[in-house]
Amino acid sequence: MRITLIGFMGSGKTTVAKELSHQLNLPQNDLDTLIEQTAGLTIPAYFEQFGEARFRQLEQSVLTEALSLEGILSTGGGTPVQVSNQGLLKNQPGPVIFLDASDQTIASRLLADGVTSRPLFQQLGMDGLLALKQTRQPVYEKIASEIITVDGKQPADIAKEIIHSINVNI
Ligand SMILES: Nc1ncnc2c1ncn2[C@@H]1O[C@H](COP(=O)(O)OP(=O)(O)OP(=O)(O)O)[C@@H](O)[C@H]1O
Ligand SMILES: O=C(O)C1=C[C@@H](O)[C@@H](O)[C@H](O)C1
Ligand SMILES: [Mg+2]
Repeated sequence: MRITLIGFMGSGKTTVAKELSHQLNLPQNDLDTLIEQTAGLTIPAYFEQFGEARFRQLEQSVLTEALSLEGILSTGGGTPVQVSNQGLLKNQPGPVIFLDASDQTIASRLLADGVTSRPLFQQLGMDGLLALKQTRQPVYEKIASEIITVDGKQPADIAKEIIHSINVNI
């Protein structure tokens, strides 16, 4: 089986995917990590060298391959924005879980992580990022088969809630 996690930067996709992988004993793949392995560059370095448009092309081709892998797939925050990716995500049989976080949760987590790992945070600043979050919200909601709010919850509890919501037997 495959469970795909979507949501804004800092909503906890990578963190919760690790928990789900542990609790379900399934492999975990992270799209950003797969992109970095394919490119041989970190995502900030890729943005710096090739720009966002090229990043989105690479993201789409790596997503296409990743959707044939079994297990838990954490996507990048912008993965569902391209219309072609929306089709890829919707036309695969597994559940697509939207991790929905408030602006306050995202802001405090991204500030704690720092700007260096997220090029769009570097480019847009916090106000710009939260404006981007607002424009993406309907896209995440449209693509999701389940919506899980994450504010104030521990990753292990979020993973349990996801497992319960999709009726997986463990
Ligand atoms: N439920 C949680 N409670 C507290 N902190 C969390 C939780 N989930 C994630 N975090 C922390 O928030 C930060 C962002 O988490 P993570 O990298 O998993 O987000 P992401 O959705 O994968 O972001 P991106 O789209 O940039 O890849 C990390 O520092 C992580 O440790
Ligand atoms: O929200 C976004 O557009 C991004 C999120 C990250 O996961 C990375 O995929 C990259 O930094 C772009
Ligand atoms: Mg991530």
